[in-house]
Amino acid sequence: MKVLVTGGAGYIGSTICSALEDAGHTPVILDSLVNGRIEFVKNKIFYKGDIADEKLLREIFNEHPEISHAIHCAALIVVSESVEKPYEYYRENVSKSNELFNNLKSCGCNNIVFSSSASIYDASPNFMVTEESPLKPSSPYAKTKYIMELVLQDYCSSFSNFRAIALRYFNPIGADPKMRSGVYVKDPSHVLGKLVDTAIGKNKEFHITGTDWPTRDGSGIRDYIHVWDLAQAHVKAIENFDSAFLTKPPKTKNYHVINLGTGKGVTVKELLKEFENVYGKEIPKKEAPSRPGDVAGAYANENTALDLISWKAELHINSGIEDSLKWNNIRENIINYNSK
Ligand SMILES: O=c1ccn([C@@H]2O[C@H](COP(=O)(O)OP(=O)(O)O[C@H]3O[C@H](CO)[C@H](O)[C@H](O)[C@H]3O)[C@@H](O)[C@H]2O)c(=O)[nH]1
Repeated sequence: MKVLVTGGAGYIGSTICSALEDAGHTPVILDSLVNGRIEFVKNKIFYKGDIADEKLLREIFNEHPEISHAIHCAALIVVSESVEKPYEYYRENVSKSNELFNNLKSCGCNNIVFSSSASIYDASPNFMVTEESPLKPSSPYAKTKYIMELVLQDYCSSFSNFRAIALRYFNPIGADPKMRSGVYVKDPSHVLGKLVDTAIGKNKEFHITGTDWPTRDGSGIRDYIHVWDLAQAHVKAIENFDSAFLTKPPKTKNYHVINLGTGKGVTVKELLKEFENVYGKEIPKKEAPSRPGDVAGAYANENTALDLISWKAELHINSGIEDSLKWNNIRENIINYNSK
């Protein structure tokens, strides 16, 4: 199948493109390269441009009329930045996504897979969330994802052929196991990036940010999913797109929501222990206050993914840690940071 992937030069998008290719499909990438990396789109069908550029989208569909599905990953994704720059987040993630969906419809592409986020869930007493759990997006970033889920629901209700699957990502870790792509930000703020940077001596010590959450050890809980597993879920979502709507009629017309997690909650202290085991050494650490806007966290009930798209996460958290460390060792051979 030929699939349009917006944001296909990003960390998750590029891994999805590799997984699509490995499964015999052809990704057609649309990415502005504002954040994405040119190195990740080498030898792939690639269009540099804005997701809201109607002329460019028409050109893509004229040149690739066989495109049957679109995976929409392109977005601004940093929670703390979204608090400082709400205008930019609503413009990029909401206004432009709305244009994209409308233009996709005009181009005859009515099958959408949308990158949503687990950050839209409300706190749950036992930390496990199903797709029906209450939502409470708090940051502008989370709100943009929630708004686009609502927009998609309305498109699916109003336009008879239009169908969408929103995939709510939990916390991706690791890199492409074949080392074609991985996290490329130089100073990552996410927990595994901080652990790697401490292990290699770039940071003096690792801060456990938040130790009085109502979790089993007081540290924040998350569902860490290997980015390769996450990418496989997109392949399955495309391959099983029709059957997902046939096997189980959606609660909202032509619109499904699926959690993408492992079904296992891991606290920061547990992750730290796993990291030290894989790395083979203790790393310097200190307890610290929680970060502004931080939450206790959540993990996925992952049953819907198996029911609808026959997907289940397979890789252990240790593989995610190993691949993050491996990628960190080689990434400067792949990414030319001097070019941007
Ligand atoms: O140096 C650190 C960094 C994080 N943490 C803790 O590790 C857990 C996970 O933190 P992350 O920043 O890795 O993940 P979040 O779920 O908080 O946020 C992530 O997911 C969000 C969407 O859900 C956004 O995409 C955001 O940019 C991304 O970092 C939290 O309990 C956090 O307090 C530490 O203990 N020390």
